[in-house]
Amino acid sequence: MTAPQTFNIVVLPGDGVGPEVIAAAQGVLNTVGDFYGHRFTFEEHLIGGAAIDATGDPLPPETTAACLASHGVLLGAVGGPKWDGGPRRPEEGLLGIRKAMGLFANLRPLQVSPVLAHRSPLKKEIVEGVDLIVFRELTGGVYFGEKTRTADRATDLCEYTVGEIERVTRAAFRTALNRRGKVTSVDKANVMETSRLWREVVTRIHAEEFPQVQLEHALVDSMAMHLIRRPRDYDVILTENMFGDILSDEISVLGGSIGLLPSASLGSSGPGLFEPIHGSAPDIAGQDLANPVGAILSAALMLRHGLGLEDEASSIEAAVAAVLAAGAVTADLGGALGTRAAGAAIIDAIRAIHWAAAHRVQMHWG
Ligand SMILES: NC(=O)c1ccc[n+]([C@@H]2O[C@H](COP(=O)([O-])OP(=O)(O)OC[C@H]3O[C@@H](n4cnc5c(N)ncnc54)[C@H](O)[C@@H]3O)[C@@H](O)[C@H]2O)c1
Ligand SMILES: CC(C)[C@H](C(=O)O)[C@@H](O)C(=O)O
Ligand SMILES: [Mg+2]
Repeated sequence: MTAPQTFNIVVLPGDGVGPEVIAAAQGVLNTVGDFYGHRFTFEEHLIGGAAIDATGDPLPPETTAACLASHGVLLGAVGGPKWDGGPRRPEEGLLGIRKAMGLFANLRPLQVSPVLAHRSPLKKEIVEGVDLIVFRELTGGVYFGEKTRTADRATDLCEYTVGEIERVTRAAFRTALNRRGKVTSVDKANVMETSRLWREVVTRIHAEEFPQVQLEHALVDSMAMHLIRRPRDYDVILTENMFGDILSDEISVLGGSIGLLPSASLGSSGPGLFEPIHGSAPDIAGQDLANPVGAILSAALMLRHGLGLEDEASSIEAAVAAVLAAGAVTADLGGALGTRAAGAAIIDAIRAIHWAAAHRVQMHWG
């Protein structure tokens, strides 16, 4: 257990369901802090549509400065129809903060327990036991290439440098060494020049630095199919920015809901940014319907990858697993709980797990 510390966390609730799920994650962090003696101070800043409304800028300079000076950043979501067609887009704020913080590796893990397999729209025997992690390159590719627009023509440049590919590739291989030792690199090398460079670099880094890891290459179109047909075959999935965005939403279906998936965005130094993979969900925003688990598990990833608090992170994950097993879930998973009640159930589970540990009692859930 780590000695008690104080951590300055920047929270960027953003838009739509963002503030709802971030409130739940803050409640969980406060509870974990109480048990382990840590203090989390939360400094709230504007991003996305909320920032456009208040300042005209989706990423005000104060937000960037606060994030860079923090121990970690917890983000809800940005975007929504309110800002469609406007002069500034909320998503610019998200892309801007990722770039400004140098967050080139976006980790999106998914484990499908028997309980989640039961709730998945896919067959239980296909998804039960899935344990994979997507390494999505986050600050390059078509997202950040030059864009042009005339009345009858638009372009988005897709660009990657060797250095950009190397750093995320190394991060993925290092993670594979501590898992099942397999990396699947996903590209579109039959069509795209950036993908051919991607494949060459990944192949070289593998041969020179990580020959003990099993490497396979896959084309993104058939990979989208394999992920639904035989997802248990995959361990670490390494891919570029846009393919990773699309495949990770697809993968979320294996576990039953996009509301479950967390992510960690990391650079080579400095604080990380932690956010659920889902968006602002305008269709359910403001109704206490959003699943807070993705945001709460993102807080756990912040404790593990950002603050070095492994026991504390594991205690959140154990509580989430217990609550899912007990069926205390939101409507997206077929349950009756609202966002606040689902967050409160996870807080209760953390308390129960600590009480049981203190009294050496075995807990039985479900
Ligand atoms: N990281 C981010 O901030 C982020 C990510 C994705 C999309 N967006 C933005 O969000 C807006 C809406 O995008 P979208 O509708 O394509 O994707 P979305 O992820 O917001 O929603 C897709 C579907 O999943 C559901 N959903 C999402 N999160 C949920 C949760 N926590 N619990 C239960 N159900 C949930 C929604 O209700 C919706 O039906 C867009 O403006 C988009 O740019 C932001
Ligand atoms: C909102 C959008 C810019 C963002 C992305 O494409 O990276 C989102 O879809 C995500 O997955 O975080
Ligand atoms: Mg996305």
